[in-house]
Amino acid sequence: MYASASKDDRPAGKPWTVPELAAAKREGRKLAMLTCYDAGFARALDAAGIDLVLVGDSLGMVVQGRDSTLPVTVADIAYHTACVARGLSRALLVSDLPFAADADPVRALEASVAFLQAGAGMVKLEGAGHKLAVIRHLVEREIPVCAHLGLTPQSVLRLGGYKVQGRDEAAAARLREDARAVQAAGASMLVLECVPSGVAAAITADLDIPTIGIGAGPGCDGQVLVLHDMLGLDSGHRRPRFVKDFLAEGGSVAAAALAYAEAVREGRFPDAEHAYA
Ligand SMILES: Nc1nc(=O)c2c([nH]1)NC[C@@H]1CN(c3ccc(C(=O)N[C@@H](CCC(=O)O)C(=O)O)cc3)CN21
Ligand SMILES: CC(C)C(=O)C(=O)O
Ligand SMILES: [Mg+2]
Repeated sequence: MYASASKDDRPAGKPWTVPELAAAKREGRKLAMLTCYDAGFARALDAAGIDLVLVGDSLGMVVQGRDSTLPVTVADIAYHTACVARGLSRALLVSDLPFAADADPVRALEASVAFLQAGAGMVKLEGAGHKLAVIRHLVEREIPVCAHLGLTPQSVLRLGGYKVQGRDEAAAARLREDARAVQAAGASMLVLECVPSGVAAAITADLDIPTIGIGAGPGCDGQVLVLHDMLGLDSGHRRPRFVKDFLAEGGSVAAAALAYAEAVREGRFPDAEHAYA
């Protein structure tokens, strides 16, 4: 075991629980989340005091080298979830339901059970609409769910690219309604991706569940970044505005994770340079 490098007073090895997430929001404690795909990095992030670790379907792009997240399978996420789980003692592990695995409640339940049995504590799925019934189906069967709204990368073919969502008033109002709806359906947390800071702050104020932003400004209850992005690795794609290289200032993976966690907790990341107006 690494000695805990966390500056908070949470005992090393005491894992986060789902009810503690809403308590953190009520108490104004910001949540630091990073994606992770293997046990070695999981140990480093856990020791640095990262609160939430996501086995994201972004692994299709940063690990598998594909052009989108669409080819990622349930077996891929289950494999990486098992790898990451072995490296964690404190962080809450969230696993992405990949493209179409959440298309109906039965498939979604089957995949979610596999992820929880591999060590996840929560599953994440993109969208509202017909996904609200999927969220209810999972939550009624004791599976904690994180929702994901705004830029939903599994919608890339319909959207025609990775673009900021909720920019005009009508779209912002729809996003706010969807956010209320996923909370009402039973979601325990909500990722907001690529939405103007003001819209994300309004949604955060509307909800009792924590919001986790990526390109959604400083007004969210927590932040998430793709691990490779915060370590300054060139993805071979255009670098989104919200990405910051924490390895450059940290000097090591452990120091980068700690610098990220502290910047999120102290409200220094993201600043205006890493957000959309
Ligand atoms: N390495 C990596 N990091 C990510 O954050 C990420 C992935 N991969 N793969 C899946 C999606 C794709 N993501 C992206 C990709 C590009 C932009 C981007 O370039 N956005 C423009 C916004 C343009 C606009 O609408 O104004 C930008 O300038 O930031 C945003 C999110 C986020 N996700
Ligand atoms: C960037 C986060 C929110 C994600 O869904 C992923 O990594 O797949
Ligand atoms: Mg994802």
